[in-house]
Amino acid sequence: MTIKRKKITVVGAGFTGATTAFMLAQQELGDVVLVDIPQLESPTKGKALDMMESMPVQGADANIVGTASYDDTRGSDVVIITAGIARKPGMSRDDLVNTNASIVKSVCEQVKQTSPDAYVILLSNPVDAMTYVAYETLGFPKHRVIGQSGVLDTARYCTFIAEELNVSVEDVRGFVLGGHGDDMVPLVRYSNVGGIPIDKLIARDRIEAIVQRTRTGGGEIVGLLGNGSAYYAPAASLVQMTEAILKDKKRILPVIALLEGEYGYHNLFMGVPAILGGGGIERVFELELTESERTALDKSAESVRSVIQVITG
Ligand SMILES: NC(=O)c1ccc[n+]([C@@H]2O[C@H](COP(=O)([O-])OP(=O)(O)OC[C@H]3O[C@@H](n4cnc5c(N)ncnc54)[C@H](O)[C@@H]3O)[C@@H](O)[C@H]2O)c1
Ligand SMILES: O=C(O)C[C@H](O)C(=O)O
Repeated sequence: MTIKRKKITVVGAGFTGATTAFMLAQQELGDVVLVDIPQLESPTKGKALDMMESMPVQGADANIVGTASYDDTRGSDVVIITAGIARKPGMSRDDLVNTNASIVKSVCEQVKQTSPDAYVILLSNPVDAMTYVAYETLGFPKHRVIGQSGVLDTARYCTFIAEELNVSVEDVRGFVLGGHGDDMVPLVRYSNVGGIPIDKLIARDRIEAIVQRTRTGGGEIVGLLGNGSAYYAPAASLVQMTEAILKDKKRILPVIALLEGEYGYHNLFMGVPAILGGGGIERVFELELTESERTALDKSAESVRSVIQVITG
């Protein structure tokens, strides 16, 4: 019996795409095809070859190909879309909507033809709206079209909690609901450190500061970098989601999913906790919310809807 390696395509060979491709290969999750526009074909090939040449040093077996042709991506198991422009200081993610909607649409038209059975993970911003654009363009079932925001937002939230208490990040649990914007909803009530609720360990005003820093975590990095946005933590988040699918791990992760009645929302892509496994989004968990959590989630949902309206008119 021949065991074939999984094939993972990463569209967009910029900061997030290249970092993701490298991490996927390091973890031997499959062979990686890195795609960018024809004008950048040579540097894309160069990045892929450079990564490949690090594999003997790292002791990892994975092919990495750089290309501008979707022929090379044919039959991918997972396609990760990072193509698009990133924001600069002073911009919001929503300012990217028109440019990135047309890029994501054109990418998905290719993916639909070349990898009709793939699980597709969206990163391009504003990511809730871009996941909607991808779903509409691909025509794939909803469990195969997944947006990345919550793994990253939760990672930031957990980083700040661990820092506050000077404890291992491994013992911090929590998650962030809602859209990937400044009104996302870190759920304090469902957050704990080694099983101890965080409000037993951290003063109210400090928790509020952590929640606020999480909400603006992307902007904090944009401000520090000066020209571009975060890529290490976003890439790590994409890799965790890809691993959950390819290894059928059935991880419970916050992902952007199509909501059709869950949490009372219809026809809306937004971040919710779900089981991510070999069947993609296998189940969305609906949590009971307090009145203030519900108000915050409604506000976040409204922001996502207003961005989608810019595209749909
Ligand atoms: N959802 C999240 O949590 C999250 C996190 C980080 C970044 N992002 C978003 O991801 C996107 C990429 O960020 P980045 O830092 O990698 O940007 P980047 O500018 O470094 O890379 C983007 C790449 O996409 C390529 N591209 C543009 N049009 C393309 C097309 N039609 N086909 C193939 N490739 C194309 C560009 O040539 C470029 O190489 C941005 O929109 C950013 O806001 C989202
Ligand atoms: O903030 C951005 O523009 C990029 C990304 O969405 C992030 O949260 O880091």
